[in-house]
Amino acid sequence: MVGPRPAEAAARRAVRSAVHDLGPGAFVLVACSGGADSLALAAATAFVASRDGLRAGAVVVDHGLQHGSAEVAAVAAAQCSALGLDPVEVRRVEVTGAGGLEAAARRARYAVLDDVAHRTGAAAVLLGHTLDDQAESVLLGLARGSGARSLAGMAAVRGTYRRPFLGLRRTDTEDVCTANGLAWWTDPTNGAPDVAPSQGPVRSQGATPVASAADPGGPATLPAVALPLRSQVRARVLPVLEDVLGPGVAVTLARTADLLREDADLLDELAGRLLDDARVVEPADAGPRPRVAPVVLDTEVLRSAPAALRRRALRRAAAEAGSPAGSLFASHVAALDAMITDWRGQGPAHLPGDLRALRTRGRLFLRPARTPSPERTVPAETPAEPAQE
Ligand SMILES: Nc1ncnc2c1ncn2[C@@H]1O[C@H](COP(=O)(O)OP(=O)(O)OP(=O)(O)O)[C@@H](O)[C@H]1O
Repeated sequence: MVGPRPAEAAARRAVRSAVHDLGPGAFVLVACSGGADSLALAAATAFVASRDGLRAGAVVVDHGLQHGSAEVAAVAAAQCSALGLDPVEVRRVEVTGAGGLEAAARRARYAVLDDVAHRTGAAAVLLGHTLDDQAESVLLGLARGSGARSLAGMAAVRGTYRRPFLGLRRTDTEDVCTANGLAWWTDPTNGAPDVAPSQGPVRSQGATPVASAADPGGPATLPAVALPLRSQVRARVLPVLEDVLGPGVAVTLARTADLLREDADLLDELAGRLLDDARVVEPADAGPRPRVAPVVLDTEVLRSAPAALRRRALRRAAAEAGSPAGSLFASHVAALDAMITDWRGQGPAHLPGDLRALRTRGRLFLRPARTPSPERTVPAETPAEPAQE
């Protein structure tokens, strides 16, 4: 009897190791787009579940953003069912909201995944991100200039989410699909060469496209610059890097992510402790309770801490006070930091989320801009702070 191909064996090993801690009969959910990565994940998970006494289902999210997306979702769901996953759910979402289409689609997708996981009692939700996706994340983080955490890429485990394939290449997942006779969907916005996005879904492995053209006149191929940023990194940047630096560059970028994740985890933990040490608990005042409690910090505790921890602690403090996730730029953190390390009596710093940071009498107050000035809430006996320290 012929054994599994190396890629298939590696995929099964990866899934087995990602779910090894789950008890017998546990339910795992595969998030399947119909692309090669998540179809391979569905196949490997179905195999492992049947051997290891787990139950496995799938959820396919139809973002409704491309012509024929409902059919793509229906085909993916049928493939998951044929692999033995049960139940398999297709959910159509409304992609709206701030931050661009990609971010809105991601938000809607994870909301559905959370919801289905909750409802089905899934012990884990498996995602098909590969080493190539990880390398792209590192490059995007590098270009954003936003520090070790964003260079650390995606974690293998985050809450109920698990990414068994972070050690596999995209070519491996395509191999797995081929070995299982699975025709996968190629997202035209991923930058596949010679694919016209409005021509509807494209299936690899010789399968017939499942939808007709949105524009029967035959649209031109999407120019690379019109692709989402991640797709441009995939289609244009990584090939150049591999050409110049060698074919192992994706592997070394992914290794960079692994190393930096360990560092970032440690720094985050230490910064959390610093924030706890610096936190001043204010006596409750008589007025109406603010929507988000102000964060009050002892500037001296922060000043004596290393910059790497202090800046992280300030970033966390701003988030805690109400700055929306992802809205805080390096310049905001630098302004906060200057109020600690370069105090010249400067005025308040304005932060995203309509927050204001104000220093007075050895304390840094982070609070909504429209709350009363902290001077009135600081006990009178607190010694006045000189403008220069
Ligand atoms: N529409 C969707 N429905 C369900 N899960 C999805 C959907 N889109 C993405 N996912 C999950 O998120 C993972 C990452 O998706 P993304 O589109 O970023 O990468 P990808 O490399 O193109 O993956 P794939 O080849 O599986 O589409 C997928 O492997 C899958 O597990």
